[in-house]
Amino acid sequence: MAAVGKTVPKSPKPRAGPGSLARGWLILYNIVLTAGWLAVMYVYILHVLNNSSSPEVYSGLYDSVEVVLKVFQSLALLEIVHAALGIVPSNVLLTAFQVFSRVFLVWGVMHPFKEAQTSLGASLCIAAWTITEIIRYSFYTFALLNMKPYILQWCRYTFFIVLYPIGVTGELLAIYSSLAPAAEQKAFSLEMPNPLNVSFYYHYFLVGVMFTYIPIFPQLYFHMVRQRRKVIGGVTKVAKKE
Ligand SMILES: CCCCCCCCCCCCC[C@@H](O)CC(=O)SCCNC(=O)CCNC(=O)[C@H](O)C(C)(C)COP(=O)(O)OP(=O)(O)OC[C@H]1O[C@@H](n2cnc3c(N)ncnc32)[C@H](O)[C@@H]1OP(=O)(O)O
Repeated sequence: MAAVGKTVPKSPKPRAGPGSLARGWLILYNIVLTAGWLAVMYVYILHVLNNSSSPEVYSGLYDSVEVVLKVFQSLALLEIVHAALGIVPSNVLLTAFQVFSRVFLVWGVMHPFKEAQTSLGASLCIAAWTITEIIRYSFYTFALLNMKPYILQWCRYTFFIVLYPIGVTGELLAIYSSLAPAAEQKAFSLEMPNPLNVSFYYHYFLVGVMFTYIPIFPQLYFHMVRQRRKVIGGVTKVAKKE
């Protein structure tokens, strides 16, 4: 019996998993997304192999992956819905930043501007996203089936250390490549005079988006560092396991 006045240490409450309908949906969603990103990787590798002799092998890469990339990156919007509905315990705000930044890159930067499509930045971030997502969605699928292959778990919580900086560099380079064409074409811009009496310049908006990476990216990165510590331990613990 617990002594009066003494605090009994509480054991952490086990988190309830998704219900069976949600679990079935998530398994389907993760399998489809894993397959989709594997398709992006297949097309990416094929493009590189077929153009390896060209000095600008990356410049036609977007054209090759465009359709599959658009479909499967857009489907990631459902992750925000999953988190908001509470069927996965992900942080809604971080997930929204993560997903919106990429969907914006695909639809608001690469889709309208050829210069972004043919930039080195596009091929860098597409490569980083592809590797990350194949590992992430396949890891989630296994986890839902009550299996957590250590190698996948390790990759999920380790590769981000290099893939995040590569992805962010690629994204910022791609946005940077779109600034000049956006300004020249006055794309999606609104000039005065107009009935609303407001002006909007898309290239300035793009510069603003680039600046948002300064406060937001470290939050995502260090969130993953904390997750890594929680799930597979720090550097020493990992070294012992190996
Ligand atoms: C016009 C608007 C523009 C706005 C622009 C704003 C710009 C801001 C800058 C943003 C920079 C982003 C750069 C980025 O795009 C570059 C790259 O991504 S490069 C590639 C490297 N990237 C990564 O490695 C991504 C790493 N991050 C994540 O993976 C996380 O998902 C994160 C988004 C950080 C959210 O983490 P959180 O811990 O909250 O969630 P988890 O994903 O770890 O999941 C938590 C638990 O939920 C379970 N879960 C989640 N999803 C599923 C699912 N689909 N199916 C099943 N289960 C799921 C998961 O298993 C966890 O459960 P448990 O804790 O029990 O293990």
